This record gives sequence, C-alpha cells and structure tokens, in this order.
Amino acid sequence: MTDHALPDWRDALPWPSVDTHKHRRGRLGVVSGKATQTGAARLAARAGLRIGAGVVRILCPPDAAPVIAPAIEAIMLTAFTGSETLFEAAEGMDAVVVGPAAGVNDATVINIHALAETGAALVIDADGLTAFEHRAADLFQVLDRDDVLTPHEGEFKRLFPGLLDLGREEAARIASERARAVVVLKGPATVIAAPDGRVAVNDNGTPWLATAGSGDVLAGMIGGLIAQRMDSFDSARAAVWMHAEAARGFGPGLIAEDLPERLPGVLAALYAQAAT
Ligand SMILES: NC(=O)C1=CN([C@@H]2O[C@H](COP(=O)(O)OP(=O)(O)OC[C@H]3O[C@@H](n4cnc5c(N)ncnc54)[C@H](O)[C@@H]3O)[C@@H](O)[C@H]2O)[C@@H](O)CC1
Ligand SMILES: Nc1ncnc2c1ncn2[C@@H]1O[C@H](COP(=O)(O)OP(=O)(O)O)[C@@H](O)[C@H]1O
Repeated sequence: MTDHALPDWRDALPWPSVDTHKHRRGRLGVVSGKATQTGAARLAARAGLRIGAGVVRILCPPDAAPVIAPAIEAIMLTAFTGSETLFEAAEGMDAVVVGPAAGVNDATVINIHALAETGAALVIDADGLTAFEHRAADLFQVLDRDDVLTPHEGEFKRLFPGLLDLGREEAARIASERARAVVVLKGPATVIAAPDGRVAVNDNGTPWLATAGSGDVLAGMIGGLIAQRMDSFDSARAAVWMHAEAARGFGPGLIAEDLPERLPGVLAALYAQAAT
C-alpha cells in the first residue's frame, strides 16, 4: 500500500456485519450498450461486485443479452426493451451505473430520465454525460445530491463549457453546485466535489490508469460503494483512491480488466487497518 496518511473515508467503508445477506449488502445495476458495446458495462459490473455490492445485475438491450450471458457468472442479467422496462428493472436497485458505451443519442437521454425516477442513486459516466452536451440543464434538473457525475476533462467541457478556465478545483466545485450532484473530475489529480461545498483532491494517482476502460471500472466501484449505502462523496473519494492503489500495485502492463482483480488486496489492507 502506498505510504500516504490514512484517508479519512476509511472509517465509513461498508464492511459486512455478521447478520447481513446479499440483498442487504446492496444491489447495483449497470446499464449496458448494444451487442457490439458490452465490455464497458461488464468491467463496471465486475468492479461493483468486487468492491462489495451483494447483488449486481447488468441491464441490457435485448440484442446484447446473448453476448453478455456467456461472459458473466455471479453477475446477473435482465434485458430491457425501452425506458419503461428499464425503469421496472432498476426500481429495486440501490445504485445504477449508466453511460459507459451507452451511445450518444436520445435513447440514452430518455433512459437516464427514467432511471432518475427510481429510488436508485445514479453514477453517470461517458456517453451518459456526452449525450447531454448542449442540454446540460435537462440533466441537472433530474439529479439528486446522492447522484455522481464522473467526467474526464473532455466530457467536463461538454457539460460545463468554459468552467475549466477557473482551474480544476474551482471548476469541479461550481459544477457540483450547478448539477446538484457529486462531480468527479478525473485526471492525474482527480477532484471530487459535493454540492454542499466539500472538495477533495486525490493524491495517489498513477499514469498506469491511462488505459481504455479504467474509467468504466471506476464508475462501477463508486456505484458498488454507494449501493452499500456509503455517502456518495465518500464513495467517490474512496473509489478513486482504491482505483489508483490497485493500478499502482499492478504497474506496467496494466489493462482495465486487471483492476477489479486487484481490489481484494487493496480492500484487505484497509480491512486489516480497520480491525486494529
Ligand atoms: N471496453 C469498452 O467497451 C470500452 C468502451 N468505452 C466506451 O467507448 C465510447 C467512446 O469512448 P471515447 O474514448 O471515444 O469517448 P471520449 O468522450 O472519452 O473521447 C472522445 C474525445 O474526447 C477527447 N478528450 C478530451 N479530454 C479527454 C480526456 N481527458 N480523456 C479522454 N478523452 C478526452 C479526445 O479528443 C477524444 O477523442 C464510450 O461510450 C466509452 O464508454 C471506453 O470506456 C473504453 C472501453
Ligand atoms: N495520467 C494519468 N494519471 C493518473 N490517472 C489517470 C491518468 N490518465 C487517466 N487517469 C485515470 O484513468 C481513468 C480514465 O477514465 P476515462 O478517461 O473515463 O477512461 P475510459 O473511458 O477509457 O474508461 C480515470 O480514473 C483517470 O483519472
């Protein structure tokens, strides 16, 4: 484990109690793209499961189901035909990740509007952000303070044009206030901001994370912690730190698939510290 001061979110990590069961540990949904674009959701779902959500279900368009089904084991699968059936499938979830490889189109906008009507906290990433370019207010009006947006700088500029000129910390703070949701502005020093004014800058980033799909894994990790009822700001801070720690532990040759498999080691070290 990197030799940094122990992060203050560690006391809020959701370790399972003796009388828990899988549904109590938290239910996470991950929305998949079409048949040719299912990898991002599978990465996010595996990360959500590894970080401790008790039940993880991929929600996919019907054409994607035969592609996904042979590529998952513990993760479950439900097909949806439109925003109404997506709403029904997501209603029992504690958190839902949407956006990775979802498609930059109206269907993604409509699906996010439907998901916002459920009780689930949303983690919105990638195409789920880009689909709202030029209509960011449509997104902000349906968000709650426990929802999380996870833009890289390109996506951030599409939702908040000009804001980065103020510097990354101030930009993230204002963006979070404007969106009324937690904002995770990704990059070498990821900034996490909450609508109540809390701002944190992650200090253990590593360029090994600059690899396709690592952001999808992060979205799944954040969703997995929120599903376990950790505060969304703390979930984002913890996930960003653990994501980087997993990458540091692997080093050269890291690809996104490696990150969820490194999480048990990162979690075990934190658990050992919690127990002492
Ligand atoms: N295994 C998979 O199925 C994967 C699917 N992915 C999905 O593939 C789709 C397209 O991904 P793209 O990478 O083309 O979309 P992006 O929106 O990430 O990139 C589009 C453009 O944004 C610009 N940009 C500006 N700042 C950037 C930054 N900090 N990081 C990255 N790009 C920046 C770049 O010029 C880039 O060409 C998305 O739906 C994404 O979720 C990716 O997440 C990679 C893995
Ligand atoms: N140079 C870097 N140093 C530290 N972290 C990085 C660096 N480049 C990318 N990352 C991290 O890798 C992840 C990339 O996410 P993203 O751009 O959404 O990728 P993808 O869409 O391929 O999943 C983010 O968590 C980001 O903070």
